[in-house]
Amino acid sequence: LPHRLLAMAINRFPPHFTTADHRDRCLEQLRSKCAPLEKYIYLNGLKGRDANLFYDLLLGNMKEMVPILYTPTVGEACINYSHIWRRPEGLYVSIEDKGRIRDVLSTWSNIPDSRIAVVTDGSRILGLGDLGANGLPISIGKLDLYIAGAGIKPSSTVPICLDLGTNTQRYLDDPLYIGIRNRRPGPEQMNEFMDEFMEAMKEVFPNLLVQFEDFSTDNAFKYLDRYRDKYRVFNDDIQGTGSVILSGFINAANLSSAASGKPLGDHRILFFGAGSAGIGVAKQLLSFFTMQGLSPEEARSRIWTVDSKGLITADRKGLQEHKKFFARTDYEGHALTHLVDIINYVKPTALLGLSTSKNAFTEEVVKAMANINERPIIFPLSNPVHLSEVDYHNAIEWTDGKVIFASGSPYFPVTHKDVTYEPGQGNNMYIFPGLGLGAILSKARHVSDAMVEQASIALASSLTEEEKAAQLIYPRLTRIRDISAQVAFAVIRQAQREDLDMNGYLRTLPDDTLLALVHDKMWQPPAVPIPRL
Ligand SMILES: NC(=O)C1=CN([C@@H]2O[C@H](COP(=O)(O)OP(=O)(O)OC[C@H]3O[C@@H](n4cnc5c(N)ncnc54)[C@H](O)[C@@H]3O)[C@@H](O)[C@H]2O)C=CC1
Ligand SMILES: CC(=O)C(=O)O
Ligand SMILES: [Mg+2]
Repeated sequence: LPHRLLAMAINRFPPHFTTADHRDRCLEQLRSKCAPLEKYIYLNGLKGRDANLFYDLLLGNMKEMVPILYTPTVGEACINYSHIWRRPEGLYVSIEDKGRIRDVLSTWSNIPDSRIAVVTDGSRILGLGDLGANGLPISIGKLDLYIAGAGIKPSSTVPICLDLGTNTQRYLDDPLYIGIRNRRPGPEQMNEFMDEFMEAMKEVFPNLLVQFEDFSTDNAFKYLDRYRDKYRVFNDDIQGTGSVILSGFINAANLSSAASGKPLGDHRILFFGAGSAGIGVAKQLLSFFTMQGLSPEEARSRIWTVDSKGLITADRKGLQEHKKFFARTDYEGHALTHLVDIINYVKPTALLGLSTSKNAFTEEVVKAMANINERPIIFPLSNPVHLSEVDYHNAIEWTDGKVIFASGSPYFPVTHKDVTYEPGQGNNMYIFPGLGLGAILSKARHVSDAMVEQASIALASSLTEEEKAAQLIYPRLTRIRDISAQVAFAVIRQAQREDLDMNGYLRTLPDDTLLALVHDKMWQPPAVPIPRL
């Protein structure tokens, strides 16, 4: 029974109670709270009391509620989770469960219904570092977007936090910390744990798609490689982010080239930050250049990467494995460490930040980009918003409104010299709900690179005429279900082309019928009648 009806058995509803009034009442209560974290706690409580009403409100108020349930506020919720914790939600699997992980997973309440798990080990939550067992809200937030954005049934979602310990001393010292009080294990012990976990997941949840989220960079690459051909799994930070930024970049490059008259194949991209997200996006952007007819080697030559030590060159000693692919072999001279010097050397058309380095795109940096480009592409993609490489109003002011902008976390529109500019949000939330839905409906055995790429192209093509006229590079969030349906459709067709699908029925459907079916499959919060005794 819904909570509301259970409560009825003891306490009667007031004489004048309507669902419509109650929706307004909940919005009023939400809006009466000033601090974003208080709003998060309120919404979390509402979800516990009446999940259908919670999702109904979310669907009707995406622009207002997504920044609370997801970035930036979910970051604050994670940091403080041990202190704001109210009730069990999601599934913790701890290193102490090693040897009996199957039994732990079997305690989940909705096994036959389960379709999508978001799994984090809490080791790199957004740009906030190792939050240990406090990382669970990121899995919950991502799954709320699956539910609202792609119409996955709430009972089909499984939020998981792997508690392997934490290296963050303040949590180990915190008496209220909800995780185990160990430092993280070495690679061998973690591999054994992950192998047992993934095998147990397949046994207990045979129909599940696993989304890896916010693993620290080395482990993000390692476990994607280790499991992608064995299980139905993808990594959101590497593949989801790559896909969403390819999409935004396609639209941004078209706007920029229209202003400069330069061919699309002439773009040059500078990545500031070379972790799982930076390198994941850089690899995905190779296909932007190959789509323009460049060879894979020419495509690679259009991308430069920078980390905390400066421009990444192949001659640097002790270079981490994931940085080698884009390390430059054509730079000779002293190490370039200053971003403005790097910009003046590379002459990029686009500067993408995935560095967690707040305000790294200073006025000097932004103006250097504006000096060499009619319309510079600047994407500060680090989350949450307080780690953004540049704030929107500064990017607009310093480029006199010329910038083509997308950020990882949301910004409000900005008015400059009487013109109002709308920012884009380059966040994987535009991709993973539709990618997951497509993989689930097609019963894809694996999530292939081509499925990820098709998701990206579908998103890039989803702009309406009105959105194009407003020079947006991502569609408006209020259309997320429509967009997720288009993304899912493209993913299903690609799974079929690669013979990865196990749902042969979808192959028989013409395009418009398949798209309609995807829409039909989306869950809607049911209206629960108010009992009158
Ligand atoms: N917009 C989106 O959809 C997504 C955004 N992100 C964000 O990307 C950021 C990075 O994530 P990861 O790659 O996983 O982290 P990471 O910690 O593995 O990588 C950070 C990179 O930035 C570099 N860096 C750090 N400080 C720097 C500085 N001062 N100057 C130059 N480089 C510096 C580091 O050397 C490293 O290469 C996070 O804030 C995360 O929230 C991640 C996934 C999706
Ligand atoms: C958006 C996201 O996945 C991140 O910042 O890690
Ligand atoms: Mg992430």
